[in-house]
Amino acid sequence: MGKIFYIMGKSSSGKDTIYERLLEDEAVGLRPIVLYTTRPIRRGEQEGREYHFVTPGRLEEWKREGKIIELRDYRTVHGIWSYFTADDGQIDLNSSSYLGIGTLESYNRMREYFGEGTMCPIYIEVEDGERLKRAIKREEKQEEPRYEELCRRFLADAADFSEENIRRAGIGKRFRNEVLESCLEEIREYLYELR
Ligand SMILES: Nc1ncnc2c1ncn2[C@@H]1O[C@H](COP(=O)(O)OP(=O)(O)OP(=O)(O)O)[C@@H](O)[C@H]1O
Repeated sequence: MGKIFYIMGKSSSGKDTIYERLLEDEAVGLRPIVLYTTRPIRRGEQEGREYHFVTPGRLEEWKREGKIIELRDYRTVHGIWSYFTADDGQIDLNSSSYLGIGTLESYNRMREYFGEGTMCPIYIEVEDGERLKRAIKREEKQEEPRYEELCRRFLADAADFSEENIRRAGIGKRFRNEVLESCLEEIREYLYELR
């Protein structure tokens, strides 16, 4: 049976960067779980790569059809943005292992849905000051930088990823993303151990 490796961490800890690097590595051999979101697409993002970008109407339709595995709503300064995993037929554990990105909350839901033995957490950490600098640098490159939203998320992360919540999700191992290449190497070792 395949496994689902699930990347988590606070905003700007490097989840997307690590996700992309692991996926493009053929020796790692993981398939993507592409999440859905109702937030607007950012510059440099591509439909179906970082996320599937859908309208709130589409989300409501899938809710009615019972296709939502896990869903998180964020009350942002631009309205509610939803991120969710949909049972859209993309996950077949008989033939593949997968790589996904999410929150502690969505990880817990995925564990309930797919079972404890299937889910393998990859928790990424970066020192807060460094993480904030990376977040600002990334935001500056946007056509319309959303600094208020950046601050809101930074503060919300402190509560969402409290030590208590990390412990409750059963996460022991953590990967520090100071130097990207070393962090990736450590994750690769962990992947080979568990597969
Ligand atoms: N080890 C690293 N050293 C320096 N910069 C990094 C490192 N890892 C990632 N970055 C940069 O930090 C920024 C945030 O990374 P990324 O977008 O991957 O984070 P994220 O966790 O996916 O964030 P979010 O949850 O907010 O989408 C990006 O501009 C990325 O290029």
